[in-house]
Amino acid sequence: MNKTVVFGSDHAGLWLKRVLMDRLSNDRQTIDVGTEDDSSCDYPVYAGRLCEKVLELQCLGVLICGSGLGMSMTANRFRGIRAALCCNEYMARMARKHNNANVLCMGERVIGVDLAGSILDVFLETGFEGGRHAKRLDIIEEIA
Ligand SMILES: O=C(CO)[C@H](O)[C@H](O)[C@H](O)COP(=O)(O)O
Repeated sequence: MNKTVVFGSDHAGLWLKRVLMDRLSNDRQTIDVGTEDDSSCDYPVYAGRLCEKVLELQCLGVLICGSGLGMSMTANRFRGIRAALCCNEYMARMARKHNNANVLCMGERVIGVDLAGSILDVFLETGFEGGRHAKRLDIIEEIA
């Protein structure tokens, strides 16, 4: 998989997105699909841009809004995107190991910056286990 990480946020996730992108900048190539400033904006616009980029590059993405909910709802409308809203490291590990998630969603108004960093690290370091989990993902694809 491409090692680039794509980031997107609305105004409510802008600060955390910037912190996490800075933190990752030595290790990975990053791409920011917006938003660029803290004026009020609509999260589906940025979720859509990010999903298109993740599908084009076949890489992982990170979406941040206030709660993470709107981003995950939007991202999961895109065929080929498996977006996971994670509030702790266990959820991030399982999202990759069992669900092969390719987009991590977090809420800046929900979790602290240190926890968000740890969640991101786990998400990027964990691989998909395959096996029985692959069959289950195929069933999801048939539904969507
Ligand atoms: O999509 C969301 C909620 O499900 C996000 O948390 C948004 O960032 C949030 O709704 C934005 O709220 P605001 O009052 O417009 O800042």
